[in-house]
Amino acid sequence: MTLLTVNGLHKFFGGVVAARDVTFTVARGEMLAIIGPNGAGKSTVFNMVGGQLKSDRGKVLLDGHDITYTSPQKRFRRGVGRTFQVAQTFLSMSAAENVQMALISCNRQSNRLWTAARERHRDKAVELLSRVGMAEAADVACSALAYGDVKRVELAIALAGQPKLLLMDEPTAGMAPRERAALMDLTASITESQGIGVLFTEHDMDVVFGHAARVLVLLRGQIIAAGSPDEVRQDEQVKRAYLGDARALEPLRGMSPA
Ligand SMILES: Nc1ncnc2c1ncn2[C@@H]1O[C@H](COP(=O)(O)OP(=O)(O)OP(=O)(O)O)[C@@H](O)[C@H]1O
Repeated sequence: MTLLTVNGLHKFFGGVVAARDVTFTVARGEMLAIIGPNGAGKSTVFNMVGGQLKSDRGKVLLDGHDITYTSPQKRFRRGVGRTFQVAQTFLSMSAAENVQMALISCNRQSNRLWTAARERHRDKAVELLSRVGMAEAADVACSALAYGDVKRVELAIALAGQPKLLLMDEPTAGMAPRERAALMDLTASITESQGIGVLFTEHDMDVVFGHAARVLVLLRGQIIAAGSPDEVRQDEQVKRAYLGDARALEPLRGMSPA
């Protein structure tokens, strides 16, 4: 069932066409990767879906509702969650406190009363942390956690907003290869079981071909291919787009694509 519909998005920066007639859908529980060489338009499309960037033309629909002109805050409240390339946690606060802050914010409660609110949403926060395998680190400051664990906490923070659609900007950037696969496996199992659609950008082709159900390839602002990881990897236009970096499309030995 379609969750996100992106229809004919255009974005121009002066003479540069950053996105041209970009059209695609994301279904509930589906993980869709957007890839493309540097400057292809990935961030532009991503930010137009998140609402950080206004499109010059086209429409974005979430669950059938037109959100093209909706602010990022309102999109968030309608169910568009987001994680960032660099984890956005408060390092001096514990994992649980970070998730509690997100829950307080999602419930539109003031965090001026933070001292008094230390116990607010505590149980829910620990439950969210347990979903990402981090319940035992609930009281550990994020500054003391390994980076892969901070990314798990960030996933719990994103889930606190009860997203329908999760936008993940280079989710595994800065992580070791084994941690990357673990984070993406975790993301896939949670989002699939909860029917959350995921749209992610990623430079690591093992992550893309190992975890995306479908892949969208951008080149100079246009979609040049879309399909299963295997279909996209075999596409001649895609191979040409990555020419000079052809091995970027090869899976690591021993890793099978989804
Ligand atoms: N704010 C801006 N002002 C002017 N040009 C921009 C702006 N943002 C992006 N561009 C241009 O639009 C095109 C697409 O950029 P975009 O950042 O979306 O690509 P990308 O695929 O995310 O690249 P990368 O992989 O390097 O992050 C590029 O030519 C870029 O220089």
